[in-house]
Amino acid sequence: MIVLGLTGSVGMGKSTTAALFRAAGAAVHDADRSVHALYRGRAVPLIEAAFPDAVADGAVDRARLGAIVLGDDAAMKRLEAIVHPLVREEEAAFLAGASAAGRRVAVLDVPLLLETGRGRAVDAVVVVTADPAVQRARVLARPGMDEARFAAILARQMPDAEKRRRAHFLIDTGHGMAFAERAVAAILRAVAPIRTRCGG
Ligand SMILES: CC(C)(COP(=O)(O)OP(=O)(O)OC[C@H]1O[C@@H](n2cnc3c(N)ncnc32)[C@H](O)[C@@H]1O)[C@@H](O)C(=O)NCCC(=O)NCCS
Ligand SMILES: Nc1ncnc2c1ncn2[C@@H]1O[C@H](COP(=O)(O)OP(=O)(O)OP(=O)(O)O)[C@@H](O)[C@H]1O
Repeated sequence: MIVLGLTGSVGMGKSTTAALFRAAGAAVHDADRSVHALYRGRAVPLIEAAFPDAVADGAVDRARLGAIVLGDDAAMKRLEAIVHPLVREEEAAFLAGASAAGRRVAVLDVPLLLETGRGRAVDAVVVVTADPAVQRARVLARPGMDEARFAAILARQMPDAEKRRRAHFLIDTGHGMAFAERAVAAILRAVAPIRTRCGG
Protein backbone atom coordinates (compact mmCIF):
# COMPACT_ATOMS: atom_id res chain seq x y z
CA MET A 1 0.00 0.00 0.00
CA ILE A 2 1.26 3.46 -0.92
CA VAL A 3 0.77 6.11 1.79
CA LEU A 4 0.44 9.71 0.63
CA GLY A 5 0.69 12.63 3.07
CA LEU A 6 -1.64 15.46 2.03
CA THR A 7 -0.83 18.84 3.53
CA GLY A 8 -0.98 22.58 2.94
CA SER A 9 -1.48 25.76 4.90
CA VAL A 10 -4.82 26.98 6.25
CA GLY A 11 -7.45 27.42 3.54
CA MET A 12 -5.30 25.99 0.74
CA GLY A 13 -7.83 23.24 -0.01
CA LYS A 14 -6.80 20.11 1.94
CA SER A 15 -10.32 18.96 2.82
CA THR A 16 -11.62 19.60 -0.69
CA THR A 17 -8.68 17.77 -2.24
CA ALA A 18 -8.99 14.92 0.27
CA ALA A 19 -12.59 14.48 -0.90
CA LEU A 20 -11.31 14.20 -4.49
CA PHE A 21 -8.85 11.47 -3.44
CA ARG A 22 -11.69 9.66 -1.67
CA ALA A 23 -13.94 9.93 -4.72
CA ALA A 24 -11.11 8.54 -6.86
CA GLY A 25 -10.98 5.42 -4.67
CA ALA A 26 -8.23 6.17 -2.13
CA ALA A 27 -8.71 5.52 1.60
CA VAL A 28 -8.50 8.91 3.33
CA HIS A 29 -7.90 9.91 6.95
CA ASP A 30 -8.51 13.51 8.02
CA ALA A 31 -6.47 14.63 11.07
CA ASP A 32 -8.60 17.75 11.75
CA ARG A 33 -11.78 15.62 11.76
CA SER A 34 -10.05 13.11 14.01
CA VAL A 35 -9.16 15.93 16.47
CA HIS A 36 -12.75 17.14 16.44
CA ALA A 37 -14.03 13.61 17.19
CA LEU A 38 -11.46 13.18 19.98
CA TYR A 39 -12.79 16.42 21.52
CA ARG A 40 -16.15 14.71 21.91
CA GLY A 41 -14.57 11.50 23.22
CA ARG A 42 -11.40 10.26 24.81
CA ALA A 43 -9.48 13.57 24.75
CA VAL A 44 -12.09 15.35 26.91
CA PRO A 45 -10.70 14.44 30.37
CA LEU A 46 -7.14 15.21 29.26
CA ILE A 47 -8.11 18.62 27.85
CA GLU A 48 -10.24 19.37 30.90
CA ALA A 49 -7.28 18.72 33.19
CA ALA A 50 -5.05 21.09 31.20
CA PHE A 51 -7.59 23.73 30.11
CA PRO A 52 -10.66 23.52 32.41
CA ASP A 53 -12.36 26.54 30.77
CA ALA A 54 -12.32 24.85 27.36
CA VAL A 55 -14.75 22.07 28.31
CA ALA A 56 -18.50 22.56 28.46
CA ASP A 57 -21.29 19.96 28.60
CA GLY A 58 -18.85 17.05 28.49
CA ALA A 59 -17.13 18.10 25.25
CA VAL A 60 -14.29 20.39 24.24
CA ASP A 61 -15.61 23.71 22.94
CA ARG A 62 -13.24 24.49 20.04
CA ALA A 63 -14.05 28.19 19.96
CA ARG A 64 -13.12 28.50 23.65
CA LEU A 65 -10.04 26.32 23.27
CA GLY A 66 -8.95 28.31 20.20
CA ALA A 67 -9.31 31.56 22.17
CA ILE A 68 -7.03 30.13 24.87
CA VAL A 69 -4.28 28.62 22.70
CA LEU A 70 -4.15 30.65 19.49
CA GLY A 71 -1.55 33.35 20.10
CA ASP A 72 -0.13 31.64 23.20
CA ASP A 73 2.76 29.45 22.09
CA ALA A 74 3.27 27.66 25.39
CA ALA A 75 -0.42 26.79 25.69
CA MET A 76 -0.55 25.55 22.07
CA LYS A 77 2.51 23.36 22.72
CA ARG A 78 0.80 21.83 25.76
CA LEU A 79 -2.32 21.19 23.70
CA GLU A 80 -0.33 19.62 20.85
CA ALA A 81 1.51 17.36 23.32
CA ILE A 82 -1.88 16.00 24.42
CA VAL A 83 -3.56 15.77 21.02
CA HIS A 84 -0.88 14.67 18.55
CA PRO A 85 -0.11 11.26 20.12
CA LEU A 86 -3.85 10.46 20.09
CA VAL A 87 -4.16 11.46 16.41
CA ARG A 88 -1.15 9.32 15.53
CA GLU A 89 -2.80 6.33 17.19
CA GLU A 90 -5.93 6.93 15.12
CA GLU A 91 -3.85 7.21 11.94
CA ALA A 92 -1.97 4.00 12.69
CA ALA A 93 -5.25 2.14 13.23
CA PHE A 94 -6.64 3.61 10.01
CA LEU A 95 -3.56 2.52 8.02
CA ALA A 96 -3.69 -0.98 9.49
CA GLY A 97 -7.37 -1.24 8.51
CA ALA A 98 -6.79 0.10 5.00
CA SER A 99 -3.89 -2.28 4.45
CA ALA A 100 -5.85 -5.28 5.76
CA ALA A 101 -8.72 -4.31 3.44
CA GLY A 102 -6.33 -4.49 0.48
CA ARG A 103 -6.43 -0.76 -0.34
CA ARG A 104 -3.76 0.29 -2.83
CA VAL A 105 -3.48 3.93 -1.78
CA ALA A 106 -4.09 5.57 1.60
CA VAL A 107 -4.03 9.33 2.10
CA LEU A 108 -3.26 10.98 5.45
CA ASP A 109 -4.60 14.54 5.43
CA VAL A 110 -2.36 16.18 8.06
CA PRO A 111 -2.18 19.99 8.35
CA LEU A 112 1.13 19.87 10.26
CA LEU A 113 2.75 16.98 8.35
CA LEU A 114 5.90 18.94 7.44
CA GLU A 115 6.03 21.07 10.61
CA THR A 116 6.18 17.87 12.70
CA GLY A 117 8.79 16.15 10.50
CA ARG A 118 6.38 13.44 9.42
CA GLY A 119 6.97 14.00 5.71
CA ARG A 120 9.61 11.31 5.96
CA ALA A 121 7.13 8.77 7.34
CA VAL A 122 4.97 8.73 4.20
CA ASP A 123 5.83 7.48 0.71
CA ALA A 124 5.17 10.85 -0.95
CA VAL A 125 4.08 14.34 0.11
CA VAL A 126 1.24 16.10 -1.73
CA VAL A 127 1.05 19.85 -1.03
CA VAL A 128 -2.02 21.92 -1.85
CA THR A 129 -1.31 25.55 -2.54
CA ALA A 130 -2.97 28.70 -3.91
CA ASP A 131 -2.18 32.35 -4.39
CA PRO A 132 -1.91 34.12 -0.98
CA ALA A 133 -4.78 36.46 -1.95
CA VAL A 134 -7.00 33.44 -2.71
CA GLN A 135 -6.02 31.82 0.60
CA ARG A 136 -6.74 34.99 2.54
CA ALA A 137 -10.16 35.54 0.94
CA ARG A 138 -11.15 31.91 1.59
CA VAL A 139 -10.10 31.95 5.24
CA LEU A 140 -11.54 35.36 6.13
CA ALA A 141 -14.89 34.30 4.62
CA ARG A 142 -15.26 31.63 7.33
CA PRO A 143 -17.59 32.27 10.25
CA GLY A 144 -15.71 33.19 13.43
CA MET A 145 -12.52 34.03 11.54
CA ASP A 146 -10.80 37.38 11.71
CA GLU A 147 -7.40 38.91 10.87
CA ALA A 148 -5.94 38.11 14.30
CA ARG A 149 -7.01 34.45 14.26
CA PHE A 150 -5.78 34.04 10.67
CA ALA A 151 -2.41 35.60 11.61
CA ALA A 152 -2.10 33.35 14.69
CA ILE A 153 -2.72 30.20 12.62
CA LEU A 154 -0.34 31.30 9.86
CA ALA A 155 2.37 32.07 12.41
CA ARG A 156 2.28 28.44 13.55
CA GLN A 157 2.51 26.99 10.06
CA MET A 158 5.53 26.50 7.82
CA PRO A 159 5.41 29.11 5.02
CA ASP A 160 3.70 27.94 1.85
CA ALA A 161 6.88 28.47 -0.21
CA GLU A 162 8.80 26.10 2.06
CA LYS A 163 6.03 23.51 1.88
CA ARG A 164 6.06 23.71 -1.91
CA ARG A 165 9.82 23.11 -1.91
CA ARG A 166 9.32 19.91 0.07
CA ALA A 167 6.45 18.54 -2.04
CA HIS A 168 6.74 15.50 -4.28
CA PHE A 169 3.42 16.52 -5.85
CA LEU A 170 1.89 20.00 -5.91
CA ILE A 171 -1.76 20.89 -6.55
CA ASP A 172 -2.72 24.53 -7.11
CA THR A 173 -6.34 24.70 -5.95
CA GLY A 174 -6.76 28.19 -7.42
CA HIS A 175 -7.57 26.77 -10.86
CA GLY A 176 -10.92 25.23 -9.95
CA MET A 177 -12.30 21.79 -9.19
CA ALA A 178 -11.86 20.19 -12.61
CA PHE A 179 -8.15 21.05 -12.59
CA ALA A 180 -7.71 19.65 -9.06
CA GLU A 181 -9.61 16.49 -10.02
CA ARG A 182 -7.26 15.91 -12.96
CA ALA A 183 -4.24 16.52 -10.73
CA VAL A 184 -5.50 13.94 -8.22
CA ALA A 185 -6.09 11.39 -10.98
CA ALA A 186 -2.58 12.03 -12.34
CA ILE A 187 -1.00 11.54 -8.91
CA LEU A 188 -2.87 8.27 -8.39
CA ARG A 189 -1.77 7.04 -11.82
CA ALA A 190 1.83 7.95 -10.96
CA VAL A 191 1.98 6.21 -7.58
CA ALA A 192 -0.31 3.25 -8.22
CA PRO A 193 -0.61 2.55 -11.93
CA ILE A 194 -3.43 0.15 -12.75
CA ARG A 195 -1.83 -2.98 -14.14
CA THR A 196 -3.34 -4.12 -17.41
CA ARG A 197 -2.70 -7.47 -19.03
CA CYS A 198 -0.88 -5.72 -21.89
CA GLY A 199 1.13 -3.41 -19.62
CA GLY A 200 2.16 -6.24 -17.28
C1 LIG B 1 -6.98 25.47 17.99
C2 LIG B 1 -8.26 24.68 17.71
C3 LIG B 1 -9.02 24.43 19.00
C4 LIG B 1 -9.15 25.55 16.78
O1 LIG B 1 -10.27 24.81 16.38
P1 LIG B 1 -11.14 25.27 15.12
O2 LIG B 1 -12.32 24.37 15.04
O3 LIG B 1 -11.41 26.73 15.24
O4 LIG B 1 -10.21 25.11 13.88
P2 LIG B 1 -9.75 23.79 13.05
O5 LIG B 1 -9.41 22.68 13.99
O6 LIG B 1 -10.77 23.49 12.00
O7 LIG B 1 -8.39 24.32 12.39
C5 LIG B 1 -8.35 25.51 11.59
C6 LIG B 1 -7.02 25.58 10.87
O8 LIG B 1 -5.93 25.69 11.82
C7 LIG B 1 -5.02 24.64 11.59
N1 LIG B 1 -4.43 24.24 12.87
C8 LIG B 1 -5.04 23.55 13.84
N2 LIG B 1 -4.21 23.34 14.86
C9 LIG B 1 -3.04 23.90 14.52
C10 LIG B 1 -1.78 24.00 15.14
N3 LIG B 1 -1.55 23.41 16.32
N4 LIG B 1 -0.80 24.65 14.48
C11 LIG B 1 -1.01 25.19 13.27
N5 LIG B 1 -2.18 25.12 12.61
C12 LIG B 1 -3.18 24.48 13.24
C13 LIG B 1 -5.89 23.54 11.03
O9 LIG B 1 -5.18 22.60 10.34
C14 LIG B 1 -6.74 24.31 10.09
O10 LIG B 1 -6.01 24.62 8.94
C15 LIG B 1 -7.95 23.33 17.01
O11 LIG B 1 -7.45 23.56 15.75
C16 LIG B 1 -6.98 22.49 17.81
O12 LIG B 1 -7.38 21.87 18.78
N6 LIG B 1 -5.69 22.42 17.40
C17 LIG B 1 -4.70 21.65 18.10
C18 LIG B 1 -4.58 20.25 17.54
C19 LIG B 1 -3.77 20.22 16.28
O13 LIG B 1 -2.55 20.42 16.29
N7 LIG B 1 -4.44 19.96 15.17
C20 LIG B 1 -3.80 19.91 13.88
C21 LIG B 1 -3.96 18.56 13.24
S1 LIG B 1 -3.27 17.22 14.18
N1 LIG C 1 -9.81 23.04 -6.45
C1 LIG C 1 -10.58 24.00 -5.94
N2 LIG C 1 -11.30 24.80 -6.75
C2 LIG C 1 -12.10 25.76 -6.24
N3 LIG C 1 -12.24 26.02 -4.92
C3 LIG C 1 -11.54 25.26 -4.07
C4 LIG C 1 -10.66 24.22 -4.52
N4 LIG C 1 -10.10 23.63 -3.44
C5 LIG C 1 -10.58 24.28 -2.35
N5 LIG C 1 -11.45 25.26 -2.72
C6 LIG C 1 -12.19 26.18 -1.82
O1 LIG C 1 -11.28 26.72 -0.87
C7 LIG C 1 -11.87 26.80 0.43
C8 LIG C 1 -10.95 26.11 1.44
O2 LIG C 1 -10.89 24.75 1.14
P1 LIG C 1 -10.72 23.61 2.26
O3 LIG C 1 -11.74 23.81 3.32
O4 LIG C 1 -10.66 22.33 1.53
O5 LIG C 1 -9.29 24.03 2.82
P2 LIG C 1 -8.40 23.37 3.95
O6 LIG C 1 -7.00 23.45 3.50
O7 LIG C 1 -8.95 22.03 4.32
O8 LIG C 1 -8.64 24.38 5.10
P3 LIG C 1 -8.20 24.28 6.66
O9 LIG C 1 -6.82 23.75 6.72
O10 LIG C 1 -8.28 25.70 7.06
O11 LIG C 1 -9.24 23.42 7.31
C9 LIG C 1 -13.25 26.17 0.30
O12 LIG C 1 -14.19 27.22 0.19
C10 LIG C 1 -13.19 25.38 -0.98
O13 LIG C 1 -14.44 25.33 -1.62
